Amino acid sequence: MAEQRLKTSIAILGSGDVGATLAYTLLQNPICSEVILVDPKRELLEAQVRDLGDATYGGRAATKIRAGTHQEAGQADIVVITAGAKQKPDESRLSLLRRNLQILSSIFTSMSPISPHAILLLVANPVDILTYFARKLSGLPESQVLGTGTSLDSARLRGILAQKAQVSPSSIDAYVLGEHGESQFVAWSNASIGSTPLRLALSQHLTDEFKTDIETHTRGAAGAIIAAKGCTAYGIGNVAASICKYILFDSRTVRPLSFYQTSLGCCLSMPAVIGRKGILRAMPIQLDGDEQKLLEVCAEGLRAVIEGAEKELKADDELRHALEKHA
Ligand SMILES: NC(=O)c1ccc[n+]([C@@H]2O[C@H](COP(=O)([O-])OP(=O)(O)OC[C@H]3O[C@@H](n4cnc5c(N)ncnc54)[C@H](O)[C@@H]3O)[C@@H](O)[C@H]2O)c1
Repeated sequence: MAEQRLKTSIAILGSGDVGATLAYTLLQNPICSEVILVDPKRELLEAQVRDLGDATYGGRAATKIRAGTHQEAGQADIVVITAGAKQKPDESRLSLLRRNLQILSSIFTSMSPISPHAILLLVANPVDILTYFARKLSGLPESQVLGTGTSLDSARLRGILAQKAQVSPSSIDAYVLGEHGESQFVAWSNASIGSTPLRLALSQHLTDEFKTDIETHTRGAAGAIIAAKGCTAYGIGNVAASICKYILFDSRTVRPLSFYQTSLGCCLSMPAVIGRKGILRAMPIQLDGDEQKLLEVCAEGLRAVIEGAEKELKADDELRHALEKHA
């Protein structure tokens, strides 16, 4: 029993490109006793576990990897959801969303009863919408359900600004906020290098054209990588592993994460303090007038998708019941 309490585990649902890369990152930078991979594709799952296991025999492996069931995953300290269907050619976003919601709903049914202490980290797309529905389907407190949101986009932003300013990315404080998708925006008014506002630190460069170029890059980076290699995995693997560390180490780090915004009626990314109990609190941010408008437009778009999905779900008895269970 004592040993049981000392164990820390991270369950990863989905052993595809993102799930396996996250598992590899967690094995290379150990923060928990065990990583449990879950996937209905048994052959793929076993192969991933064996391949990942081979990376742990070098002598410094503190973390074990194994295949598990949804039921076991539901008892983990952190449950990371990378499980999702890929978009078919010509498939609408709503139809993809419906398929991913069916997967999400079946995951919660299979994990039930989920540990009341579990922290859910959504990675699968559309991450803000799935985070919204995971809140409802899991029955967990709002603070324990979060999505990676724009943390990857923000990491890309830090990388570009660091190159431009010739400083370490860790000295850049700049966030992409809103949707992990088309309507995201950069909170330029709050960006700084060290304690110097970006408008002073990069005064020569900070033209509208420069900002638009950067926004286009952070918004489109994933599409370009997917077009060339079929997925993005390393960046998100690293970002998700860092978020797991902030949670397990109760580090109270501030990051832009997707979580429920009461005043906006949807999940989207805003700065939050993250620790052992998930989202500990929102970190207030003062946006300028234009950014505030962009945030509202972004929330409006997400609410419209949620409303569309909710209408569709009413026609699907199983999903409707799953959603009503914790209403
Ligand atoms: N949020 C981000 O910044 C970000 C970045 C990259 C990718 N993603 C998203 O992550 C998701 C995964 O991407 P990928 O490239 O790994 O896809 P993938 O198709 O390689 O892997 C998905 C895996 O999920 C599995 N799965 C399906 N149903 C399941 C269930 N009920 N339980 C457990 N596993 C199940 C599938 O069998 C598959 O192996 C996608 O939705 C992708 O868009 C998000």
